[in-house]
Amino acid sequence: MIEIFPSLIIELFSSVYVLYVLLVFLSIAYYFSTYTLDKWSKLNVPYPPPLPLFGNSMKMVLTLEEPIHFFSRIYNQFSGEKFCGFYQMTTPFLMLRDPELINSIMVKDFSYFTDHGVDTHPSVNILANSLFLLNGDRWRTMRQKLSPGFTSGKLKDTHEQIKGCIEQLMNVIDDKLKTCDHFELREIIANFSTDVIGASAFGLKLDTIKNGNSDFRKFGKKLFQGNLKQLFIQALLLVCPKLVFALKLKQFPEDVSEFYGSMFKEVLEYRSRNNVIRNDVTQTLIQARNDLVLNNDSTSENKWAEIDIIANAVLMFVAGSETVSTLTCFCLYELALNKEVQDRLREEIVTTKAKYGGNLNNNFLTDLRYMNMVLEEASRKYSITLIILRQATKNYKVPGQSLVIEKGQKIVIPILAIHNDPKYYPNPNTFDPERFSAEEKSKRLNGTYIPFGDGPRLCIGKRLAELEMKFVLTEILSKYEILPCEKTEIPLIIGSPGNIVSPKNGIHLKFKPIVNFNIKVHHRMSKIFLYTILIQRYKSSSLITTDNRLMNFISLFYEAIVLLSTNCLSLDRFNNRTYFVVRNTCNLEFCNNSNF
Ligand code: HEM
Repeated sequence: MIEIFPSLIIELFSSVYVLYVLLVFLSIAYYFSTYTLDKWSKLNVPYPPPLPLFGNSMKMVLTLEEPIHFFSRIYNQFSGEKFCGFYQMTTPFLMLRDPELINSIMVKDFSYFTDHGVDTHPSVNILANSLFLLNGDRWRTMRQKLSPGFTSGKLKDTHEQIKGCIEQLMNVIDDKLKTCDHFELREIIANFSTDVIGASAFGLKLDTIKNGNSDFRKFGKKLFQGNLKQLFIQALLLVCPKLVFALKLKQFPEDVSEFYGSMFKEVLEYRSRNNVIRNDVTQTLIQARNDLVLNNDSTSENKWAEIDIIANAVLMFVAGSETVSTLTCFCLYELALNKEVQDRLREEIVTTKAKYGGNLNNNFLTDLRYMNMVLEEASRKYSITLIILRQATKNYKVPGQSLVIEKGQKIVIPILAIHNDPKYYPNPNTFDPERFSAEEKSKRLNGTYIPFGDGPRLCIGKRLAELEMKFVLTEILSKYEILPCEKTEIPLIIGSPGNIVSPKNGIHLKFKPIVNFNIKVHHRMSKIFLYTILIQRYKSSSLITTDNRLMNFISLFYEAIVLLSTNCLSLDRFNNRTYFVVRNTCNLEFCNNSNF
């Protein structure tokens, strides 16, 4: 008994000790996972009840809920409120719901909200010193340096490069159509826009479309896909960013950062070394490098390094490829499902092309008014970037409210949810470009349409994106009729990997080549005669012979009727003129815009 007693005491003591350590540990863990979670109740801001550590984002962090549903859920939960609070992990975010307040924060009172407020550091994120993530004066300096690369004058010089990539895209589509009349579009268009940004911004010929892939595309995909490790680091950044920086946990897969870093370093060095001067984004970056890195003798606070310029090259590349290709695909999807919109858009393209004698210049692009409406409606319905971020840089009293937004407060503007709110856009699921007619636009509240952001931080690549999309839609719609096929998902299931809104299972569409014949038809007999010739010319290589002309005429006339009844041939009227439209079938040889 005497011998057992001390060992019992020791055991008891040690288990009490363990219990004590455990209790202390749990209390500290509980404190750190909850100490921020009373912010919204203290400020009397409505919010969904949070869980320790996870806040309101547990399902999203565990990948059980897409970000797209997370932000819409919170937005819809507080209808009627001007703003609401929520917690992503332990970080409190203020969500803006009121268009007037959104407009004040993005435009009128921008000086209080100059930052995006994303916690990061160059040791963990190659993009940390890129324009998107820069704050305050450093952002302002870099924006001033990079903006000249995106003026309409500079963008004019990208037309030929974009057209070159479109030509390759058309070849790939034609090749695909030799084996099947439908295919998955997203991959092809993403390859295309990878080549466009490579060519137009960096003078690189990547040939992603031709070869079906390239390292630029491969790593680009990897960047937006993310994996469990990246998701964990993302969550940890919201709880304890300093730990992520101390442990140097990389936000993107290391091979991705290394690839882009070394590629763009090489491009910039090659251009500088060989004195290659072109009127493009790279030239702007080289100028920024000269001004900020090489010829800068300012204080260490204002010092810039080579890596900062590379960060911006990488940003331009990643921001300019995935966004544009995804929106183009959404647009083609809606055009396939809305035949009358597609026909009207094609009519505009044909007449505007004729007006400018086939010269697709800046004036041609500006005149595509209905195209603008279509693109605006697609940008509304599928707001590619899902949310916009801001951070308060000074205390800000919300006009007409008791709330003071404290310095450092992170803010979310849920653009997809606002663009799909029936209060601003009745029947939001309906694709209706008329919402963007001049009359409708003049009635719209500021802050309810912001697919590219607004104010001084407006997307720097907006014009380049619009230019590219207009060119590619012009070419595709001039040559093909886009239709849904058996594999087309209706309604489309969308997700938001890497916070980019995108179709979850790709977009499958049918492409029917079109041949336009600009012939004015005067009377019925010539109509019949022309039918026969057209069919004969485009169905097989044989032509009507002189011997059995009448026989041929009669048989072809019947054939024309068959083709008409199967919708292979039709008459369309544009600008009070009648045009034949022969829709090619798979066994017809495709002919490009023949003037018969
Ligand atoms: C459909 C295509 C695109 C969409 C929907 C889009 C959307 C956006 C949005 C919503 C922002 C945030 C604006 C804000 O905070 O107010 C942004 C910023 C930015 N975008 Fe785009 N973008 C697109 C294409 C491009 C392209 C082609 C480039 C460049 C080549 C680009 C480069 C940037 C950059 C650098 C920023 C950061 C600007 C800054 O913070 O000063 N984007 N974009």
